[in-house]
Formats: sequence, C-alpha cells, structure tokens
Amino acid sequence: MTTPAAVIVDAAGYAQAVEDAVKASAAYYTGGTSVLDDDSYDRLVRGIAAWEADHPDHVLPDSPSGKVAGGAVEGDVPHTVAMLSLDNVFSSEEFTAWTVSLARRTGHEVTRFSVEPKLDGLAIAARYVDGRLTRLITRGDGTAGEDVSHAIGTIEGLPAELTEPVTVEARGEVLMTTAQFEHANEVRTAHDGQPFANPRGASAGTLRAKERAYTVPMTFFGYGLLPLADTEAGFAERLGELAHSELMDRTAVLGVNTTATTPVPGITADTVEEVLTRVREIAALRAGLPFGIDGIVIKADLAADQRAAGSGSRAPRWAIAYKLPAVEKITRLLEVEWNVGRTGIIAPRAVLEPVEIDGATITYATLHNPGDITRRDLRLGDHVMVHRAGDVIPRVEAPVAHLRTGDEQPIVFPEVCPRCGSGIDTSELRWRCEQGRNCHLVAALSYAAGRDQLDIEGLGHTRVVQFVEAGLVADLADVFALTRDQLLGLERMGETSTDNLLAAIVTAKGQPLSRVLCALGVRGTGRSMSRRIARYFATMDNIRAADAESMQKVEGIGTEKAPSIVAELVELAPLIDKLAAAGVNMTEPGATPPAPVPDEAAADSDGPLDTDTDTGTGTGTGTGTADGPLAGMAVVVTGAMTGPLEKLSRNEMNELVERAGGRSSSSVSKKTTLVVAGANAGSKRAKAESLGIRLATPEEFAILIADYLG
Ligand SMILES: NC(=O)c1ccc[n+]([C@@H]2O[C@H](COP(=O)([O-])OP(=O)(O)OC[C@H]3O[C@@H](n4cnc5c(N)ncnc54)[C@H](O)[C@@H]3O)[C@@H](O)[C@H]2O)c1
Ligand SMILES: [Zn+2]
Repeated sequence: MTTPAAVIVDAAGYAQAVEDAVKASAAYYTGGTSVLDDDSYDRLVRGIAAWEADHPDHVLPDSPSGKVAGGAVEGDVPHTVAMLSLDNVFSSEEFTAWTVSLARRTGHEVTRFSVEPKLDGLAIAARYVDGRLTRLITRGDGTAGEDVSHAIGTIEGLPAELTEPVTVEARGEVLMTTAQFEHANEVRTAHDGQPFANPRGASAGTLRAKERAYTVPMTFFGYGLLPLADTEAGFAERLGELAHSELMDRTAVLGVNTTATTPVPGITADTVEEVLTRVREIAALRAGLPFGIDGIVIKADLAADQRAAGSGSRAPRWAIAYKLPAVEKITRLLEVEWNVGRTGIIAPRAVLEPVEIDGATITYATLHNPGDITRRDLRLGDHVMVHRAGDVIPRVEAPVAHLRTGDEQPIVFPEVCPRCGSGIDTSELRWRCEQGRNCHLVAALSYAAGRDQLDIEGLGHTRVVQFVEAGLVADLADVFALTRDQLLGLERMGETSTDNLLAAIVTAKGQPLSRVLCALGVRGTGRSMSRRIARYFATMDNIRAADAESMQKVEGIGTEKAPSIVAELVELAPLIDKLAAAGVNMTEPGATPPAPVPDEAAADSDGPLDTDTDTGTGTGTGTGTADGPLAGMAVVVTGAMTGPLEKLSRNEMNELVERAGGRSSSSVSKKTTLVVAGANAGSKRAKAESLGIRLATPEEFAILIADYLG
C-alpha cells in the first residue's frame, strides 16, 4: 500500500512542491494545522524524491528529503543523542527485505525483535533529574528541539516524580486519546477557539500552546530510555546494555506509561514470521483502539544489534515502521441528512464529497448526534477530516477549520421529526421522535391518508397521532374498521367531525388501485410509479402475481428496483389482504391487464431509473387507455390550473393525463407533444415555445379531456 507519487513535470513544479511540503510540515508539527492529509503529503514527498532522483544536481537545499520532520522545524535545546524519524515499509515483502539488509549490517541474522504499535502523536523527550521531571523537549530537527516544559502537568503517563531518584531521559509519543480529543475540542470551541481536525493535530497544537486560558490533557507512551550527561555512570552503562524490551520494562517500573497498559502492548518476536503475525494482530485491533496508530514499529531488540546496525541522518537502521494504510482523509461536508431509526432515534448523517480511504469510496459518515455537531462546530461546506478504520462506520472527526473561506453555512437542526412530523424529544444526547417506535406508523398513516394517496379528509397528522396513541389503529387497514363509538370516545371528536371522517373513509375505499398502491408506501414507488404499475397490471392480484421479470415491463422499473418492489409487496401481503377484506378497491379503472403470454411486445421497457418526483416522469404503459384523446401523447403540465381544472393538484392532473391515454412527464423535451401551461408558467412554457411544441391553456385542455373529468 504505497501511496503513489505526485507527478512533477519541471523545475518550477519541483520548487513549488518543495515549498508546499515544507509549509505543510511546519504547520503539521508546530500547530497541527496542515492543509494536507498524510496521504496527500506523502504523495507530494514521493513526487519530490522521484524528481530529485532524475535531477540529482538540482536538489534544492530546502528539500524535505532525508530530513527529520522534512527540515521544517527547528529547536534550540540540543538532544544528547539524535531524535530520529523512522524509515517505512508497506508490505511483508518489504519488511522481509529490510531484515535481510539488517542482517548484512549486523553480520548475522537478527533473532530478536521488539514489535510495538506506532503511536500517531508527536515525539517528545522528558528529562528527569534525580527522579523529578524538569524539562520537556520536542524532536525538532532531530539534533535540537524546542522546550515545551510549560506542558508539564498536563500529560498523563509522565509523572512529576519517578519511583526512583534517577537522572534519565524518557522518550516517547504524546498523543490525545479519542476521549481526550473530544474533550479538547469541546473545551476549545467553548472558549471560541477553532476545533482541531484530528487528535494528532490537537496534540501538536496543544503541546506548543502557551498561556491558554484552559488546559486539556494528553497522554504519553514511552518507547525509549537513555542516560543524560549527569546520569550516574554505573546506571548509564547498564541502560546502554539493556535490550529495548528490557528498557521498556524499566520505564514502566519507574512509573512512566508505556504500551504495556494498552490492548496492543509491545512484545518480542524471534522470527520474521512471528513479527508479521503480530503486525496482523495489531492491524486487526487498530479500529477499536482508544488512540490512533499509523503503523507498527519493529526494532532490533538487543543493544548489540542496534549498535552494529547504526543510524543514518534521518532514521536509525535498526528500526523500521511498518506503515498501515491511512485512515483519515480531508474532504468536504456537503449536507447533513436526518434519518429516523426504527425506535424513533433521529440521527444526523454527513453527506460527503466522495473520498477514497483505504480502497473504499466514502460518501457518508456518521455524526452520532446533534450535540456532536455543535461540539465539533461543523458547518456545511467545511473541509472535514474523515476517519474510517476497518469495517467501522466512517465518522467525521472534525472540521479543518483553518481551511474555512467564510462561505460555510450553519447546519440546520430539524424542528419536527423529519419522518412523521411529530415533535422531537431533545432531552437526551440522541434525539428521538416523540412517537418513538410509533413514528413509522404515524408517518405511514399520515402519508396514506394524504391528498395524493387515499385523500381521507379529516385524517391529518394530529388525528393520526390521536388514533395511534389511543391504540385504535396499528396499521392502515385498521382505519377502515374504525367505528362511530370509538371515534366519539376520543377528545375533540364531535358528532359532525366523526360522521364526516367516517364518510371520508368510506369514500377512500373507492380510490383507484394506483392510489391504494401509493398509500402502501412501497420504497421507490411514489405517485407516478404507482400509477404506471397500476395501469400496467390493472388489478392488485396481477401486481402481486408479478415476478421481478414481469415487474420490469413497467416503464422506469429496472433490474435493481423490480426485485425490491416484489419483495416488499410480499412483506405487505397481510396488510393488502386486510385492506381488501375491509372493502378497499383493488382495481384500476379503465385499465386492462396485460395479456397472459409473458413474452409479448411490451417487454422492451428497461427505462431510465425512476426518480419518481412529485410530478413524475411517468409514461402510461397501461394498455387499456391507448385509445383515449391523449393516446400517444407526452404531456407536461406546468403553472397554476384554472377553470374546471382549478382544484386539481399536479398529481391529479397527471392522473387525468394518463386516464385519457397520455403519458405524463415533468420535463419538456423534444419528445413532448403537448404542454398544458397554466397561470405563471415559466421556463417550461418558454422551452416549449422554443421547441415549437403545442401549447394549451387549462381551459382548452379541459375541453380536450372532458370525458375523463370528474
Ligand atoms: N499532513 C501533513 O501535512 C504532514 C506533514 C509532515 C509529515 N506528515 C506525516 O508524518 C509522517 C512522517 O513524519 P515523522 O518523521 O514525524 O514520523 P514517522 O511517522 O514517519 O515516524 C517516526 C516517528 O514515529 C513515532 N513513533 C510512534 N511510535 C513509536 C515507537 N513505538 N517507537 C519509535 N517511534 C515511534 C516517533 O514520534 C517517531 O519520531 C508521515 O506519515 C507524513 O504523512 C504529514
Ligand atoms: Zn417521527
């Protein structure tokens, strides 16, 4: 999994790449605010290296190649022993090859390795004098670092005092655990600071920040222990002889935190195979760890082997980083969707500009809950750091706040349940529809009773909630079983409204099949699709008898949609039976069922994927009305209807078009034959005119289809 290189074509491109890399590196190490994610940075650096390999005489002095921290950071506190970076391998083959070169340097095969997680934080040296923590120094350029002693006391795992009064330097990684990161961003945004994009950036920024009004904790994990100038000679000598694993034990005994306290403690391994097994184990545990790792560090464990292998200017030769694929990428937050779960939990979900992370294209990421959005100070249009490890659902870590342009928009939280329209219980972290588990039922019934479905006047949202809460209805069919006494027993139900409602329910039983089907709320079949299905099959029995193949004969139903419609109808069978038993109409007026022979002409209908918008792009393929006044015509209705058509909704207009043998469509194209243009018809009318398509006023149209009105 080597990141491909950025392509650099000329000297100017090379100079720009060097400048970009140095700038990114400086921001990365000093403030945690790089504009690049690691993958993009690594691509750039590889491109630089490739160009330099071809143009060895034109390497710029600023080039990050071969330097600790890409040469972008400095320091004024000299290190006793250089604090180096690590070389990388990306596969078991590369690792095996590395062990061969290691064997060449040591003069024998290395048979003891230490294997540790590669913690994704910042390297730091903690100096203890007579057991007391006196100084913290960053890695800097490797030879000298920056004094960040002001952070003493804010780093868990680095005690103020060791268990023994020794003078020694502990080296290790400072990072923020996931919990510490969440907390840090919460505190920061509460202080009007910008959130950090990820835990690593948060530790980089926090470590160097002085005189902040608040402190946020970090965690230290030791991976090195070495003598200082004043260390007692005998102790210094003993440390120099200890294997890495023994040094780690010693570090822990002194009271300094090490990976031994984590689910991925450092271990020793005797063979390449054992090392690789451990690499796989750690990789598998990565997604569940409470802190970030970006690889596994393998070291020659024995001091003698380390001495024999030696070090280069950027990295030791006795250790290697086995890098794991990047789990974080920067992309943009386009939208936030609010989805209602089975129990009524209303969960926000981020819609992202698609981004590839570890081989998978990520378009959605979880935002957990509304508080999470507020805590992270996310805005629409933000660049965001997206995290995806293993099979865990991708999550938005935080905005990359320093990339803001000022055009970002606040995320609007819903005020009512986006599914059923009821109130929202916001008392818990996770918001919930007040209808809880009944949310789906309330939404389904409100939808079914709606004007474009069964059109049951008097059965609005409030009534539906009332019936559901009173336990009178558990499904749509129960509506048709409601009795006068039941209704009169409810609050705010007088005699008149009861009788009106019962009458409306009786009327609803006579609605055409297309509306009954639509009322069932089968996924992917809205109004126009329901009409097409109903007109094609003519009866509910025919629809239910259809397999996926015959379902595809309906225009707009393709290979993906057909089986899901068929499956959902099977699930709905008990409800459909119950509705039929209650006397609900199950036929489409004017439609004749398709001929029983399956392979006749109507078969060629694998149309465009149906989007089934309000007006639909429907084409009436029902065979029964092919001889109406609109036979063979593609009709678009636009603008406000007047005259005899005034009261008809757009859906009802489309129904009318199809009853009269035409095909209804929502967009004007060359294929359109007639545009019914009402008052204030805008662009569709203009388009029809420019294409020379026949136009009709609502009144003219009403005359044309007079036989089919009412
Ligand atoms: N996004 C950016 O703009 C940007 C800029 C610069 C660097 N980077 C990233 O930083 C990395 C290169 O930088 P680097 O040299 O700081 O570090 P590195 O990640 O290549 O490896 C060296 C570091 O690993 C750390 N480490 C963690 N666990 C360890 C262990 N058990 N034993 C020893 N060391 C351990 C130490 O801090 C050590 O200095 C690349 O992954 C690069 O993508 C990103
Ligand atoms: Zn709801």
